[in-house]
Amino acid sequence: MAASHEEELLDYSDSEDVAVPSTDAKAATESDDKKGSYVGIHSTGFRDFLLKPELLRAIVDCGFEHPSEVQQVCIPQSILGTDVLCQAKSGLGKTAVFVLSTLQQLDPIPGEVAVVVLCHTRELAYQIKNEYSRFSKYMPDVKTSVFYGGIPIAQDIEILKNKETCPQIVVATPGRLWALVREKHLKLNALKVFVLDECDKLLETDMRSEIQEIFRATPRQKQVMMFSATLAPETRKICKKFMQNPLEIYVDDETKLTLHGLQQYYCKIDEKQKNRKLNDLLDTLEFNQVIIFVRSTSRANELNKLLNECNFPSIAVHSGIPQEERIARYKEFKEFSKRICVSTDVFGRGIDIERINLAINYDMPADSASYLHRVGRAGRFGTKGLAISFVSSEADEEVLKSIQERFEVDIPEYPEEGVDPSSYMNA
Ligand SMILES: Nc1ncnc2c1ncn2[C@@H]1O[C@H](COP(=O)(O)OP(=O)(O)OP(=O)(O)O)[C@@H](O)[C@H]1O
Repeated sequence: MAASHEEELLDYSDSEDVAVPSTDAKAATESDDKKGSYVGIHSTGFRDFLLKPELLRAIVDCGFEHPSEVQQVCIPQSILGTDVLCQAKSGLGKTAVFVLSTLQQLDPIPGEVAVVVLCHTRELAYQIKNEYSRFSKYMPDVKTSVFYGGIPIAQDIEILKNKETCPQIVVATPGRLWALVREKHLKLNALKVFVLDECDKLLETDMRSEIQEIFRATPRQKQVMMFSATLAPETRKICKKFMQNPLEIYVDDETKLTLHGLQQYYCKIDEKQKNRKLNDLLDTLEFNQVIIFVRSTSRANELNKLLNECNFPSIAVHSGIPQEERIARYKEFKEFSKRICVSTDVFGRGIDIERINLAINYDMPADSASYLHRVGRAGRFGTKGLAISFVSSEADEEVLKSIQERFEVDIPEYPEEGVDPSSYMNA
């Protein structure tokens, strides 16, 4: 029990990324990113990967018709057990790469944890667990559990100590997983695959030391896979220290990481004008769901309160909210019960909400990597979207400049007359 104490205090999800430009070559060619447009370009189907029939059935049920480019390139390699370091644009299906390839390779043994997936926020862990549930629906012997801080560790220990409930696949955040491993509630001596999603975020922050400790508790012989949309050269070096002769797959090079279907603008505005501008935008723009990013938990609370007072029913998500409530709000937003979400960087990466087609940076992010991940919450899987960033200080202008340089993208000022909804609304 003592083990849980320290990690309960840790929540990295409101902190920022560190961005460093990268120049590595890409492993595959560009594709047209429109949803469903993979047919003409790639002849490969999921069947060609020779996956287990029960996996193929689940893939059909999930409505996946054709593998995306990152899936085409990575799945055939990953299912052979090769270590994989993969960078590919936001929203184009990196999750299914490791979910499908780990399920394909898994031979479930009761009481033995064979796969560990680590990610940086609790909501992302929860989301990935649900992806495992979707894809393993015809694999009755496969059990997946999710472990993260902010809830009593006793319930995780209970699941692990019973052979009937002990999962073969564990999705977790590093603090809670390390607590479980350190106190010997979770044994990793039979581990076959170790996955880091959003690996740059995991390895560039304090979470790295916990990941190293967890890694030391695993057998030498295992597959390691790491994924992110942003992988600076320095980070790649760190990632490779955990791997043996990894296959490095950079589907999109640095300058091509922005999403084709996403229109991006900025508004030059005083801090004091932000609320009025936001109000106007929410009034005039058409959107399915919108995510509004702010820089701190207190600003998230204040803005959320204000929006509700102005008859914009929104929810706020940040690390200051009790964990169960956080997951409840994630579900509410994902299930479309709420259309407006104010968030810190807790939802800045990985979170996949299909109907978000508008992302607003009420506060500009601290760096270009954070920007790329944040705006990638809109326009997922080749759909259209709109991103608007409020620029109110010299520091914001610097960040805007660095984004345009790093990703070779022109971000114009938001036009006074607004933008044509057909350019960012999906038909
Ligand atoms: N082959 C496919 N066909 C149809 N939809 C897909 C396919 N692959 C993935 N998707 C869907 O695309 C969405 C985005 O996928 P995912 O969340 O894995 O992206 P990602 O690459 O991990 O993005 P990020 O870098 O933002 O975390 C999900 O809703 C997923 O279900």
